[in-house]
Amino acid sequence: MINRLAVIGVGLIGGSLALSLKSKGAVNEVIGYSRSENARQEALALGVIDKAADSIAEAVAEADVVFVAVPMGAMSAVFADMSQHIRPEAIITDGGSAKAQVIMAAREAFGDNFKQFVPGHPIAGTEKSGPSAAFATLYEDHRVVLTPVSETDPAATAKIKMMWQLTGAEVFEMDVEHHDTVLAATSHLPHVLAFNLVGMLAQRDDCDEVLRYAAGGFRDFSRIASSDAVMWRDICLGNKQAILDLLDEYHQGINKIEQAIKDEDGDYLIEVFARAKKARDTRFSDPDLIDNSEV
Ligand SMILES: NC(=O)C1=CN([C@@H]2O[C@H](COP(=O)(O)OP(=O)(O)OC[C@H]3O[C@@H](n4cnc5c(N)ncnc54)[C@H](O)[C@@H]3O)[C@@H](O)[C@H]2O)C=CC1
Ligand SMILES: O=C(O)C(=O)Cc1ccc(O)cc1
Repeated sequence: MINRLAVIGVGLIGGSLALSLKSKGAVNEVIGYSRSENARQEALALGVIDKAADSIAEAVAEADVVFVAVPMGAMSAVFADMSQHIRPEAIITDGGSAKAQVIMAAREAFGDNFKQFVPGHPIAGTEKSGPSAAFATLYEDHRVVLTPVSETDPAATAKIKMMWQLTGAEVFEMDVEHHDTVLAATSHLPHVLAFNLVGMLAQRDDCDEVLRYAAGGFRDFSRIASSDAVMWRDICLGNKQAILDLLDEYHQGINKIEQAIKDEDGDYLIEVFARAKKARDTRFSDPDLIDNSEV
């Protein structure tokens, strides 16, 4: 049971945690802070938070648990603003999509209190953002990864694990580097590809005509290009090397496909497409392996 939860960044991710814990009776009071006054007032009006704080200092001052769910590029400034105001026994956690950069920022900001910081990442979300996008069941039957480091207090990790379990999520622990390379492949690269494809088509003079004939496959692939630009800029810059490595591999693959089309090498295309289909139909459809639930 959490007495006071402070949520810094009351958007989709922070707001959904607040709503979920409130719906389970797992928290007495949620105090929220977002940089935008509009977001704070909206979160309050929607009942996502019980109280809106006017500053980060006010939000964290009496909190038992602080959840930071701002775009990754804002994390280090938020941590610095919190560090002098947080209770020494409070536990801090976050929902950032890549972990190494956030951990570095937390280590720098929190000093001796860094042991109280439990890095986390809910592998659940949608392409929508802001307090109105938050919903109580977002994390149900989804995975949450925690990436504690050697300094992290195991008791803090256990408390955050329990908090996420109360939302209905399944919690895993993972090494930081492993998390960042895995998520670059399954989440960050696909978003970059979707932004590029949709942006490319949007610049065409005949864009409306092209989209009129889009089928379900285009809708599926393009949904994530509706995600927030600031959030994805920060993820790309915050997980730079892992994404660059994958882009390099991706270029090599797409170049080979391009060459095969030029050469009319149908056998190569069959080989690549059939291998992907087999993987998608077998391993990628296994619910124990991949989350196929609708967002
Ligand atoms: N959207 C998604 O599907 C997922 C997002 N994440 C991560 O969760 C974090 C939050 O993402 P969302 O909730 O989707 O974003 P969001 O845009 O819905 O909410 C972010 C909130 O942070 C506030 N904010 C921005 N800069 C701030 C600052 N400097 N100080 C205080 N508040 C600030 C905004 O006003 C907004 O209310 C990001 O780090 C993202 O990488 C993790 C999993 C899924
Ligand atoms: O909308 C989708 O399909 C997503 O992929 C949501 C998402 C976005 C960022 C994350 O770090 C985790 C999940």
